[in-house]
Amino acid sequence: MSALKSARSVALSTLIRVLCSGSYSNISFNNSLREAKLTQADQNLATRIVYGTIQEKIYLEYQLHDLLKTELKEDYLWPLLLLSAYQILFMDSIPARAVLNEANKLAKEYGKRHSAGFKIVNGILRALLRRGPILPNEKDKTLYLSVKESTPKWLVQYLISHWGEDRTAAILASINKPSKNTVRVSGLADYNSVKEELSNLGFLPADSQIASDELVLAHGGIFKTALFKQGRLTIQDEAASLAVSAFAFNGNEEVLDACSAPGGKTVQIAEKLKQGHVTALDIHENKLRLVKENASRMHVASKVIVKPLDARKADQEFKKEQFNKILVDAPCSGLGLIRRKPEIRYTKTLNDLTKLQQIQLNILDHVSSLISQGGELVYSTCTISQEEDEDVVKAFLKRHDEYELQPFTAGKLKAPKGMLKILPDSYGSDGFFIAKFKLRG
Ligand SMILES: C[S@@+](CC[C@H](N)C(=O)[O-])C[C@H]1O[C@@H](n2cnc3c(N)ncnc32)[C@H](O)[C@@H]1O
Repeated sequence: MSALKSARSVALSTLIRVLCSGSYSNISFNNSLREAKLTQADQNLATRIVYGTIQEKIYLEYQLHDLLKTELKEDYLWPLLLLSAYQILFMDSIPARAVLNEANKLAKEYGKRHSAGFKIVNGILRALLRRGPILPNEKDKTLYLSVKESTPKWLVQYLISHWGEDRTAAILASINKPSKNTVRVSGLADYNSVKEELSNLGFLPADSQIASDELVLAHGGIFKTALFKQGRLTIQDEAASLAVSAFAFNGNEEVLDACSAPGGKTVQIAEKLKQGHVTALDIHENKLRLVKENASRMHVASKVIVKPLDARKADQEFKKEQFNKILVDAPCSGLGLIRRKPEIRYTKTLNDLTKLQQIQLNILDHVSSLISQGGELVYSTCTISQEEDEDVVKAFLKRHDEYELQPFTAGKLKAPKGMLKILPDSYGSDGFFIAKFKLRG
């Protein structure tokens, strides 16, 4: 089996599981990779094909749809056509001839004996090459953007209704660009010396536009370095890191991190504490292992107490006013993460936004009595939906008139009204939302 073929074979088996059985791409892909033992170059190729094909699924389906003249009877055929079309239309470095050859081999490998699959695939891909890519008429802006940026129509409509057509086009174009490689330098390490070491290693670090302790790297692979293993930096998105920066720490606080796993923000909080602790909750006990691992790699384990708990029961577990600071980094639709997790766009629905809103409000309700006088409550999400962001804030304030929004500065950004919304095209970070509350004096 040639190296190239096995990379594509891994990609195809992953896509069959994701597209035909609804498996998560990262879990399926990691399982396939483990079994295949590919070289680094082949892993990179398989990764690009899997995530690129998922990202561009709607666009690719539109390209192939008219060319289908017969019903596809075997499960592997549609994923194979999609991944081959992806290579033809998005990967200039691979000659079309090579894509066709590899598609033929895969059709023979995955098809039933005497299957005509390889002929069908060959015919459709050749027709695609002859015709070239197509787009719907721009007059129907929703359909046009849906296909061009491979995003479901409901989501395009949703974005247009909130931000208008031009901004929606910019947001969608931005989420289809590769995500940045960003790291947060530990608060216990020296920013400048970490930056210098990163330079020496060829990562070309640049200061983040928005976060004071984040660096943007020229490429990935940081987790293999001693800097990462020694816990002098961690992988974290620039916008996500701002939630913890919104607090004003004195270093002697008891902090509750109500939804903590995998612990990116727990660790960040713990780095700010000289004497206090951060109690890290998560409803999923198994995920707390990641919080512990992160805390120990980043040298803050002695400051972190993990506890499996549904945050909606936090007021049964802790005393009133027990915490000086509370972070609710809530479970959400993740619409701000689409650049890094391409399938989110296909799995979420409008309905999810309102369902999640109830959970988010419930969590806030049940932690709100745990804040001490003069304390701070930060609510954050990695989504950009109004239902999960501004509407939650509004509903929370309506139910809790003891609270008000508090202006804050987070990293290099200011939120004079107590809320900060970062759209994915503003700085090329994740889309993110932060609101800060304090008890009325
Ligand atoms: C956005 S993630 C948190 C990310 C984390 N703060 C970080 O920075 O690494 C939301 C987390 O909330 C957890 N979760 C969901 N519902 C919860 C609940 N009712 N109580 C506590 N945790 C919950 C999920 O398991 C998930 O790990």
